[in-house]
Amino acid sequence: MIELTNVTKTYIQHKTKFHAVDNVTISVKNGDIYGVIGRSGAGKSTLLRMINLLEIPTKGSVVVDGQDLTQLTGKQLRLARQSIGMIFQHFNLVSNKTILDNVLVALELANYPKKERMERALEVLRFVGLEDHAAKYPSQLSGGQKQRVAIARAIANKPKLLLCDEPTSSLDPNTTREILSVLRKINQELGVTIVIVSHEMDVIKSICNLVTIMDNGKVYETIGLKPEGIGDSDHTPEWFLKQLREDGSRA
Ligand SMILES: Nc1ncnc2c1ncn2[C@@H]1O[C@H](COP(=O)(O)OP(=O)(O)OP(=O)(O)O)[C@@H](O)[C@H]1O
Repeated sequence: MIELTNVTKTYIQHKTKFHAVDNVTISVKNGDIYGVIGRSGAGKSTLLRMINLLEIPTKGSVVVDGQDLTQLTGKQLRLARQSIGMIFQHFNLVSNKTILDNVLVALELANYPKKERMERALEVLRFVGLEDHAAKYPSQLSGGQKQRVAIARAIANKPKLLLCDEPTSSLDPNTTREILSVLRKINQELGVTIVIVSHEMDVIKSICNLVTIMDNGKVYETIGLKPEGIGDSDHTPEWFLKQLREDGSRA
């Protein structure tokens, strides 16, 4: 599904060339949940953003579903991007629009058939468990709920691929598990291939079947994994108390 071949992204920093991503080759198959992990500055986000050409590679090719995105015209690229959704650490919702309108705008931009937009928007909000919040504004939601809106918006146009840039890094552990469950459901029930960048080991180990470790812009290693699973979400005070006691409270 995705073949990045000898991809390099070079920036000029302090008048010298700097390779944020340096000659990387990776291959993501249909149905994968593919993780990219590594220290801050390793080049993870830059690599991810080259998959939909949000960053244009300085060198190398980006083939998604048989199409080399680096060779497309602007119009062709806009079309190809319609089958690639993306979510971000800080959600990137439109603050002066309701939850429903955030999703409707995405459908409008994707030229989704006008008559079917409302039904589709409500369907994806239901899928992420937020249909009751459709009339609210982003500021009225928790971080986890905002990320679920962002996910609903990203999958509204039925993409084949979902790119996730540190999707749980602003969230607490329980909310992280909820978001990971939604991502896994999207992969399993909708057949969407997922690439997820994270510096959180637990996140990568819980849902990914293949992981690339990046360092200094290069691939250090790519390994197959058996996903460990997400574990239960628990928001009860009893759970917090138990965790604190296990971690060495004096009480
Ligand atoms: N637009 C840019 N101009 C110049 N340098 C950049 C630009 N974008 C990223 N970089 C540099 O490229 C390197 C890789 O950045 P990138 O954001 O891909 O790393 P990362 O692994 O995702 O890090 P983090 O986990 O902190 O987000 C960093 O050193 C960063 O400073």
